[in-house]
Amino acid sequence: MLFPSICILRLASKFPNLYLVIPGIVRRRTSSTMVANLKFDDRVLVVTGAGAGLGRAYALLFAERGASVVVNDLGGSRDGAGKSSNAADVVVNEIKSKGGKAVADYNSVVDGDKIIQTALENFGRVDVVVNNAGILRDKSFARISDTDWNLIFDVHVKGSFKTTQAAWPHFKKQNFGRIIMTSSAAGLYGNFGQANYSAAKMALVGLSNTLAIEGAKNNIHCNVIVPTAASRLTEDILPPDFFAELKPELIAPVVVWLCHESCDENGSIIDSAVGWASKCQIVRSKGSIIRHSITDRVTPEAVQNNWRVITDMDKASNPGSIQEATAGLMEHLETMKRNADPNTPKNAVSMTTNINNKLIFVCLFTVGASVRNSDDLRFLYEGHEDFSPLPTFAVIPGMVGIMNSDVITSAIPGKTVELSRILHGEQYVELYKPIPASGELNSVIHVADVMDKGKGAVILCNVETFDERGEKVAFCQTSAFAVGCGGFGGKRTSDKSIPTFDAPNRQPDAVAIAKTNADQAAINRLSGDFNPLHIDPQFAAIGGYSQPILHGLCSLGFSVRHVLAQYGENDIANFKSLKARFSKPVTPGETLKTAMWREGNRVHFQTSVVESGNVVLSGAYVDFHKIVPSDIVQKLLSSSELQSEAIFSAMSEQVEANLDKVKKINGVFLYVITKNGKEAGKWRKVYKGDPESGVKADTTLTCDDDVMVDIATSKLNPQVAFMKGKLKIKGNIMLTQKLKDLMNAQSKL
Ligand SMILES: CCCCCCC[C@@H](O)CC(=O)SCCNC(=O)CCNC(=O)[C@H](O)C(C)(C)COP(=O)(O)OP(=O)(O)OC[C@H]1O[C@@H](n2cnc3c(N)ncnc32)[C@H](O)[C@@H]1OP(=O)(O)O
Repeated sequence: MLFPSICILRLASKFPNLYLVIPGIVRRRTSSTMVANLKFDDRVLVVTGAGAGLGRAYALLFAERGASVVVNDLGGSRDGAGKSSNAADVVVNEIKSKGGKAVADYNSVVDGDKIIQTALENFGRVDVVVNNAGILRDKSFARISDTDWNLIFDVHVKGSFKTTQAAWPHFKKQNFGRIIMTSSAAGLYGNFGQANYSAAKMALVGLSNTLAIEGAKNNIHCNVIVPTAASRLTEDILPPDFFAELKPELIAPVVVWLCHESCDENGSIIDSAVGWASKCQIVRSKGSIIRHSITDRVTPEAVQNNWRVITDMDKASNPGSIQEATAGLMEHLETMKRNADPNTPKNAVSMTTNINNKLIFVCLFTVGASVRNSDDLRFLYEGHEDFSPLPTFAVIPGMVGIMNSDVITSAIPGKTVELSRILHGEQYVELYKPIPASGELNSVIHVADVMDKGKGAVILCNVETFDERGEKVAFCQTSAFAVGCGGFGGKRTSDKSIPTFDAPNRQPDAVAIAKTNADQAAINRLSGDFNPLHIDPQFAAIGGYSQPILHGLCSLGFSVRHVLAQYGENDIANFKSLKARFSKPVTPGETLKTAMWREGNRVHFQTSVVESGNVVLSGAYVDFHKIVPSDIVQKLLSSSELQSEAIFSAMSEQVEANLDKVKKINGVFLYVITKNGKEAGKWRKVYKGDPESGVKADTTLTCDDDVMVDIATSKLNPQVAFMKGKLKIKGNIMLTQKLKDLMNAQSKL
């Protein structure tokens, strides 16, 4: 098998979302409190092996619900020997004595067509087949004879096949059929001394899986029951106390429900006993690719190296169909084809990072987050409702993986790149979902390309990071500039390199300034990048620096924090992606100035060192999903005093987007007051409704009044905080002078 992954059967109850509660079964009620609405009037049922145990319980319950029942039982012993009509007759009489309809059938299930014939001759149709007949011939594997094997397969597998196949054309013709196959825990999990029986019981699962698919278009459903019941097959196998509780009548209702016309379940395995039921599924681990490219062989060592990931069942899932099970293979092949590109060096490593508050705090402190800024609390206090790492945090797992492997040092064919020559060259980050604040992140790192820049070389590393559920959290492209490692005859450019974009040629729209700390690099090492370049003067000297330089990720973190605060409401959910080039080193203690230009949802930025004027981050940008705040403010500014429903509906969208949060625009908290100002700060006067209990998110409130927009005096203004609905203003919209002055001041920054 090319892409091994292990398959196991697992109780769906381990996966809460897959747990199946069978109505009326899990919660046992007395018949007096239950309405018996699952009827089988005019339905004809065949139950094989119905002379005792489970089969008898099925026959009795179906008959009670109105079905005409063929009670099949060969009347043999539990190992399949002998024959008698007695068992079936007893059950038929029992049904008839209660006013039900039943007929006995004494055929072997291997002659299943004769059993179906009995149904047709006596009742004129067949609607349900419950394949229940079974025998045991338990022996340890070495002692199983051909007869032991064949008899077991004849009764369980061939018998179910013959009986079901005889009913099949009738099911198709009438566009209705229900089939039950009987498996066993011994089949699903194995059991000592039951190799023949286990194999046959698992064969029935396979048979049911395919019948469910083939029958679906004709409303023919096939399900497997995995009963643990007291029967003559189990009486001397199970402990007596437990045996006494395993009443077949507690399982029969599950089978009855599965066979009812209103039950949609098809192709499922239902485990049931003692008044409990559960759905079982085949689950598969996420697996691991075990050859790098399509041109590589798979080696046993590669399998060994990846075994932990191959067998990691934490992210196991049920593929649901053969199409789903194989769909991923195409994706794996595509990855391998991409990796077969001769320009793609063959290097890939996996990295698991444990995320915890400590790591997040360290990373945030080192990019200048401070409790002095109340808005930064979300980054520094795990109890904050919006506690989250910064987007640049997504780079750390890949960075640590890169620094602790030979992925870069061996990336240039025929050369070993010294760590002292490696500089962080460029960084791209794209988030697919917010970075989790705790748990494991798994990153796959591979060298996407290498460029020869003459004096230096650029090594592109692509890093995909997944959360514990296997969902992709981030894609990062980290490029290393290997000083003095060029001139090996490689290409100069790469189509795999994610481009930088220069900032617009105009004054920046906003600027933020922050001084780094002399110990900034020393603290930043705690994030996991222990490159001596940032701490060891001698090591730094080898690289040609007069003193240790700051981590690239640290200066980038400062700037991204500034951009996020200025345009992204400090909310990581607004962030989409970023790119930056490290164009000159920063020395710890220097002051960083981040200049920002807004172009739609993109904010270009350029970072320079105030003391030297050096541009240290260039071609940089952050893409946001949506930048609402300053848009609205700009629109409000340009059209104040004018009737503008459109403007305000944009603003009310913002309210809606924020739902129950305080609305904050460009660092300013706004709220709406009525025109005359008398109701300042009182949303409740603006709309009709019940303000005290809040307004539901799906409520649209209409205000006929003119309104004035002002700066909220407190960010926890309760009147603003409980605003959850959408507000449509029909009147004039105006800005207070205070707000206008503030916005003018901001635009001049
Ligand atoms: C996989 C990733 C792993 C990363 C691990 C990182 C571990 C960390 O611990 C390390 C760090 O954090 S180091 C600190 C952060 N980085 C820096 O300080 C680097 C600053 N940049 C420089 O000094 C120069 O740009 C310098 C020295 C890089 C280049 O300057 P020059 O040699 O003067 O180059 P120049 O003549 O301007 O250009 C030559 C060609 O190279 C391209 N280029 C320039 N800077 C680049 C950069 N930063 N990244 C990528 N490519 C870059 C130029 O475009 C040019 O190519 P072309 O002629 O084809 O356009």
